[in-house]
Amino acid sequence: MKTLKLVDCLLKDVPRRLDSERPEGSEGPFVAVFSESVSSGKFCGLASPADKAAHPGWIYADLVEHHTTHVLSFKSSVAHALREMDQWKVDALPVLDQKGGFIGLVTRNCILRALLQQESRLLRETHRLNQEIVHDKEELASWTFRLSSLHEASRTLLRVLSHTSLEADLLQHGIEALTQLLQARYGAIGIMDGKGELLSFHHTGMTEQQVADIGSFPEGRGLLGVVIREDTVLRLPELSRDPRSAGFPPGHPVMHSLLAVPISHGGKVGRIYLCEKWQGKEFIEEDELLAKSFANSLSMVLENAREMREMQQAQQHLDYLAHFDVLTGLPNRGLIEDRLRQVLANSQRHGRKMALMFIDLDNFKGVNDTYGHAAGDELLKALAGVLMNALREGDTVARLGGDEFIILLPEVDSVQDVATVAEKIVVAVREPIRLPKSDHETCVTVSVGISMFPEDGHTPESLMSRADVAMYHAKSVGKNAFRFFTTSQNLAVQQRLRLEFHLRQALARGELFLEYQPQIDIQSGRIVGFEALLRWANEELGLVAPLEFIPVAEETGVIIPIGAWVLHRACRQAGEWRRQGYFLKVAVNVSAWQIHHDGEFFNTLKQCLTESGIPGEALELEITESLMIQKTEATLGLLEQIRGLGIRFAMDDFGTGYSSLSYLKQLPLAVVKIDREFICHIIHDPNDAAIVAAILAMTQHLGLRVVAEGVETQEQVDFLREHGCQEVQGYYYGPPVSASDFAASWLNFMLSGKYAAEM
Ligand SMILES: Nc1nc2c(ncn2[C@@H]2O[C@H](COP(=O)(O)O[C@H]3[C@@H](O)[C@H](n4cnc5c(=O)[nH]c(N)nc54)O[C@@H]3COP(=O)(O)O)[C@@H](O)[C@H]2O)c(=O)[nH]1
Repeated sequence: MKTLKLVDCLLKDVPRRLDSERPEGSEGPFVAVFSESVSSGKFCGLASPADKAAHPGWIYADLVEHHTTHVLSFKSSVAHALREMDQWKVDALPVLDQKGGFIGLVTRNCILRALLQQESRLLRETHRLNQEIVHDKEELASWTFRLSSLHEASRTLLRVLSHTSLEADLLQHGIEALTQLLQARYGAIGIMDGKGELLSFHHTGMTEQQVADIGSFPEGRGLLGVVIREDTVLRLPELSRDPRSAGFPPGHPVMHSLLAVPISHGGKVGRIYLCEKWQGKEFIEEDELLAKSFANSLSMVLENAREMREMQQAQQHLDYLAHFDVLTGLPNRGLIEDRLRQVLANSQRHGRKMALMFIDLDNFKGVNDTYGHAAGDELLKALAGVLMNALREGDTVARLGGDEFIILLPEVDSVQDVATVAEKIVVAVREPIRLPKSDHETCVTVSVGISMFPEDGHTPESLMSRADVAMYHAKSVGKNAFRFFTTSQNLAVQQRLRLEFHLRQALARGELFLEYQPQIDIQSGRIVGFEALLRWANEELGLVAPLEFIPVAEETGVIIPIGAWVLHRACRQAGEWRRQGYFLKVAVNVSAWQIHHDGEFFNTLKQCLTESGIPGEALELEITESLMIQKTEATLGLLEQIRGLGIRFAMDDFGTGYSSLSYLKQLPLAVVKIDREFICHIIHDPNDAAIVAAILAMTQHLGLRVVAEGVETQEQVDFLREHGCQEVQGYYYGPPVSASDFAASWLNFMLSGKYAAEM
């Protein structure tokens, strides 16, 4: 407010008179006196009421002349004027301009009034300013709060960004934060592609039902559809008055105020829209600014997320290219070498075998030349699939380049296992391969070279190069084959293949036969039964030991027909001898494979009993612990069913393997056969003697019968008899022999009553 000036305090309407005039009776308090003219004449002085009262007959010239008239300059301050009045002891003073012209009169009262007026103006102004300050303070507090909320919301977005690069999460968090920040009831973000197709729609405050009612975008209903489609800022105080608001579906949330701002997002367009500000308020310009600022933050965050995603994808793609073959999608040389190193380290640590196969297509060039490179590529892809299908989980197939592949078998038990896989691959590749894109069908073969750890090398390099050498060997013997690096391995595999080949025909060719070995009750010295043992005599291979051919029969599945044949044959023999009056039980070895995989096993047994006429009690099936590896409810159920026929089970080779006592409880066993490995040492090895004595004591308590196998000496017989063993089998009494020899040796004894025991 400006300072009070003298001119602001002038007394209005001071009468002006010529010096030649005479005052009239009741004329006003002070009179300004001029010579010549009252408007433009010279100011002569001020005539006061006291002057006029003291000299009633005087004219104005006399009145102003008889005392000094003090004057004030128009520049004087109010304070100066008051001081002058005090000094001259007057209540009024004229005010003159710089040329001495009369401007007006100033009195103490005038000054006082002017001062009072100014004070009251000042008070009013101060009050107004106070109110403004309070309002501004409130505004400031509100904006500080909203800015910190904006800041917090942006920070939340960044936090979300650090945990997820998922655009959907970011958009959802974004719209929730902004809706809260701008105190709106409903909020939504729609993102569209360049063609105006809505890519995503995130909302808050609305139910899914409401969203469904709104309908699909961008055609969507009402103003929301408009907002989503148009790239404009829209701020409406009363939505219902806007012509564009028509078309909201029934059930749409009530909306009055609306604020919509565009949001740019990686070349796509999007809209943020907020409706229904709290407490029926409208969105103000500052809300719009906040929304735009927030939209910018959100755009940046989304942009960041997109860049991060693209970088990750690029990185993943680079990683993929570094480790995988683009054509087939198989691991490449780098990755397989890495994996080979790991597998080798593992195999070394755990003392396990592993195998590496080097595979080369035999006639790839021909395919390329005949059908073109596109067909060649198709073939390589198809081949990758064939190889993968031939392998187990845990094995790795990789493409080295061209038509070369590598297969890594990290855990193998034997050369034979590896040969089986190699054979499977050679056979699988030989099948015609269809190339749909090139519309061809082609037949190819592969040559496979195999190196094994530890036999052929301890480093990835040595194993690779030896598998490579072996592969050339496979090529040199006519391709379409596999070869091991080591000759002995190749020989072993060839022998095995030869054995397998002949074994498959052994039954049909009548090369199989049984031998029988007696089982003796050593307490009474009488023969109680016999074990039927399978024999195979082949023209080319000679007499093949069961331990050699039975595992092959099991691996190839041939054990099922062979096992059935043994059962029929042994039971028939027992039946024949029974009919001749020799009531002996017959023990037959049964492979776990038969029990697990021969769906006809139970029926075969029933048939054998019926055909031979022997009771189930006369048949004993010798099983081994290996049966328990695949123990299932079904297996145990089958054993119980078999036991229901009267047939008994004997646990063969007891003492080897795990000899888990729990097996004795779980299986429906009647007999335990102590393995000959223990029996042969019982006289000289106190440990074996103790083990056998313990087995005998334990089985007696469990109510199981015991047969000691491989008894060869009188001392062994004595030891076993002393320790309560009931039955023995072994060369001491007699080796396995043909049926006729058995009859000649044993059945005659029975007739003489020496060894006979009736069942
Ligand atoms: N699944 C089938 N397995 C069968 C069948 N036939 C035999 N086998 C299994 O082959 C294993 C070896 O049998 P084999 O070579 O016949 O040996 C048996 C006897 O000859 C031998 N034996 C007997 N007495 C003595 C002896 O005093 N000393 C000694 N060194 N060997 C002796 O022991 C074998 C008896 O076998 P088992 O009682 O079954 O353990 C053999 O383990 C059979 O499992 C078949 O048809 N199916």
